[in-house]
This record gives sequence, C-alpha cells and structure tokens, in this order.
Amino acid sequence: MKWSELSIHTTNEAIESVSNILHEAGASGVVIEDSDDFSKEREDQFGEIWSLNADDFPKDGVILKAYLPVNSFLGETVEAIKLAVNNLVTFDINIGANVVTISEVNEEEWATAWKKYYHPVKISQRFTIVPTWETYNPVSSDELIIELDPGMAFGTGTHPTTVMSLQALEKTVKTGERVIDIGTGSGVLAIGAALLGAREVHALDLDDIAVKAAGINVKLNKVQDRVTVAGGNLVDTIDEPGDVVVANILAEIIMSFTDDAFKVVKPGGHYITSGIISAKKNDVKEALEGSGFVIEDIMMMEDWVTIISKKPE
Ligand SMILES: C[S@@+](CC[C@H](N)C(=O)[O-])C[C@H]1O[C@@H](n2cnc3c(N)ncnc32)[C@H](O)[C@@H]1O
Repeated sequence: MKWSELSIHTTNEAIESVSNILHEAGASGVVIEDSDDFSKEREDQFGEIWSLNADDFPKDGVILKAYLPVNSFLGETVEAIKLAVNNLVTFDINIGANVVTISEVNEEEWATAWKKYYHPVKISQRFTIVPTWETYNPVSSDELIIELDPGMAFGTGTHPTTVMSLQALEKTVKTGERVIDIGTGSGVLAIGAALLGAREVHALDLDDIAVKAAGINVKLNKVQDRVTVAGGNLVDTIDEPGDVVVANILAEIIMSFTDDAFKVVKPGGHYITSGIISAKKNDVKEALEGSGFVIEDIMMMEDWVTIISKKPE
C-alpha cells in the first residue's frame, strides 16, 4: 500500500486544533514546520552550530504534515479534514493561508518516517495496539495486546473505522466461535477476534501485500493456530459460515455484497460493517435490511459509522 503526505499551511494559533483534526482523521503523527523555528535566535550554550535548512521551513506561518494511507477512504478523509479546518473559522481561529497539498511518499521514505509517531494506544475497554518495536507493560490483567507492524497494509489500528470494528467484536464475539474477517489489511481485526477467544478466524483480502502483512502479524501475536489468512473475496473463498462476520470496507463495496454476506453468517450470528462514511449510513442500513439482517446497534465516531446487524434465528 502507498502512503500520502498531507500538508496544511496554517498559522501558529491553529497548530493545536489542526493537529487534533489530523490525529482524529487517523494520522499516526503530525510533523510541525514552523517559520519561527528557523528565524529564532538560538542559544549555543554547548557550542553547537545551528545549521537549519531554509527549505525545510515555510517563509511564514506553520506547515503541518501528516501521513495517511492511500486507500479507498483517502478522498473522503481529505475532504473531511478540509471541512473541519475550514470550520475552525467559526471558533474565531485564524487558519491563515490554509493551503492543503497532498503528495505520494515512496515506500522507503514512509517506512522510516511514520514509525517515529506510532506508539502504543489503548483503543477500547480491552484492546491496546502496540507497535512491534515498542515495549509495553499491560496496565490491567484483562487487557488484550495486539502487536502490529502494519508495514504497507492498511490497519495501524487507530483509524476510527478499525477502532469501532474492534469495539464491535468485543461486544459480539464469544469464546469458541468462528469469525470471518473480509478485507483484513494488517490482520488487526482477525487477531483481535482470536484474542477474544474465537476458535477459528478466517481472514481474507484482495491485496497480496495485505495478505502477507496479515500473515506476519498473525504469527507475531502467536494466533496462527486459530487464524488463517488467504487471498480472495467473500464469494470465492468462504465455504463455511461464521458466527461473526466483520467487513471494514468502503460503503459501496459493503452494499454490493450484503446478499452474499447473509449466506455466510450463521442464523443468530452477527455481521459487523464498518468503513461507512456517515452520509452513506442509511443506504447501507437499507441494503442490510433488504438482505434480511436486523440492525442491532449503530456506532459513530467522527464522520464514520459502524453497524452491528444480526441474522434472525
Ligand atoms: C479499510 S481496510 C481495513 C483493514 C483492517 N480490517 C482494519 O480494520 O483496519 C480494507 C481492506 O479491504 C480490502 N478489500 C477491499 N475490497 C475487498 C473485497 N471485495 N474482498 C476482500 N478484501 C477487500 C482492501 O485491500 C483493504 O486491505
């Protein structure tokens, strides 16, 4: 998977609010390039020679940079960020030039750049996501740790769609159940389901890079005896239904296979759909109901929606 660098030229006053917006949109870290940092007089108490490169700093104001995965959500995520930044004006925050640019980052650049900003994060009552290169001591005995090296696959675990999917799994998965994870990305949801006690988890993805990354993360979390990862899509690869099926994919894709999903959920089982931008909530809800699902819970975080539905007994 490719990564994009989103940069926003704004003001000193807006740093905190814009950083918040970027974090909430799923950016793992924000780089701040402040014109004041270049022009400011530096103390050289230890004899250091300051040699900052003028090209790394804006002439005025502040540039905030964030890294976002290039995936089907990127367009909507960038639009949501722009809207939220524009809205700061209504709180009397000066957003300055407000020039937003987006560029692709090559894989090596990204591979080293983003790791600096990705740290352990508690994302639900029980789950904490820990990057493989960090050490972390659990705070409570029932805390579940997912170790992750997303590599180039989607799923650092901190995107609102992933966070709500894990919370929904926490609500639905019972010990000994079979779970199907459609569009596994880094494998984060499949691993989460196994840690919650699933007997068997079948994870699949159309993207070969995701299948590889998920396979590595599954081994890293020592759940390979319960989790299988395969390439392919729902229709071609599932022969045995699951008690819980989860799909964190774009709304349009979810709506295209609600009938197929209905066939692979056991009667009385749950179907968790995430990755739904709030404007599409009702369309997805109708598609699920049209295929026979009963809506049990609708979760919302920022501009994203996750729906837990049930297949009647
Ligand atoms: C938004 S990511 C979700 C990753 C991870 N499950 C999470 O929650 O963070 C969606 C993933 O679905 C995969 N995908 C998209 N359409 C698919 C389909 N029809 N069947 C299987 N995988 C699909 C993409 O390759 C991508 O890795």
